[in-house]
Amino acid sequence: MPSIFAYQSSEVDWCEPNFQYSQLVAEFYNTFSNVTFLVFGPLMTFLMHPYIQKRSRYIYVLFILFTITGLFSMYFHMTLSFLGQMLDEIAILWLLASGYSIWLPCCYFPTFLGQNRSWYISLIVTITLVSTCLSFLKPTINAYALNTIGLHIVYIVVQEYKKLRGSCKNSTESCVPFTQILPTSPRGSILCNYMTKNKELRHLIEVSTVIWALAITSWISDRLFCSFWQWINFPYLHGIWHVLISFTFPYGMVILALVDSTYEMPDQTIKVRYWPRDTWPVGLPYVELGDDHKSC
Ligand SMILES: CCCCCCCC/C=C\CCCCCCCC(=O)N[C@@H](CO)[C@H](O)/C=C/CCCCCCCCCCCCC
Ligand SMILES: [Ca+2]
Ligand SMILES: [Zn+2]
Repeated sequence: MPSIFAYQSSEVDWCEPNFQYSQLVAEFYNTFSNVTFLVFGPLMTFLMHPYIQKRSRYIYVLFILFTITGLFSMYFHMTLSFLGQMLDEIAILWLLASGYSIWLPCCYFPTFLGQNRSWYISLIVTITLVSTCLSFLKPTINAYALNTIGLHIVYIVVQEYKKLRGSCKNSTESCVPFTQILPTSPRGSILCNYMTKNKELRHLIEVSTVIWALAITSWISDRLFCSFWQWINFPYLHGIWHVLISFTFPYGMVILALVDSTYEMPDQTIKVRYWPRDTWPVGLPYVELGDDHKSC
């Protein structure tokens, strides 16, 4: 039985041919396409620093785990080792678990927990510990299980999008739709902030859902139709997945921060900005705290 450190000791191998450019790097493009994780993680930490200081320092954990995931993914594609595979998948699992713990609005909690976030976090930690142990039983299904969790995140985001679209209708739902939490204060500027925020939020959700759909299509295509991609001499779809899925992270963080601010920071003005320039057609979204009750 090969060592868990040994090159190609993982049962998983991606479509890109191995050792094409170097004896040290098994999958060259799949390894170096993770560089976006190493850039976006620290950059987002810097850009969102004032927001994180105000909201919760636990959010730093998410950005650190995101960067670590990129490092482990690089190690995995460089070696295709069993250790690399497990580190990559377990880091993703804990990244998603931290995201759920911090961001999931209370209305999505299982009913038996009520609205108690401490109980909910204990449940998430327990499930994640058990899943970490289970992931060693059948490692080939881990990535599919992680993508199923990804599908659930998209489901939540789509639910929030529907609430934004249905903002004119009255609702009797126990989970109050985002745009129905209209301010009771007479200050028109707050209403103005809500409307600007909702428009931004809809745009972010639309863009991120398209990016995620392209990413998951690339991931599945690489897994299922490898012979076709090799036949047309383009076995690089998994590298494209890395770049696209790393873009969903800043989008996901900003979407969840905006949704969360309605519940947790209702009086705080939050602005969506894009790095490097708001005016450029492509950019990384982040949130900036504005002056409270500032008009738009
Ligand atoms: C309310 C919950 C909030 C949770 C927020 C968390 C947001 C996380 C966003 C992105 C994380 C991306 C991590 C990707 C790691 C890629 C490493 C990799 O490629 N590993 C592969 C092997 O090299 C492995 O096969 C991949 C496994 C599947 C990973 C599944 C990740 C799901 C990401 C879901 C993102 C949803 C965004 C929704 C936006 C509308
Ligand atoms: Ca390969
Ligand atoms: Zn990968």
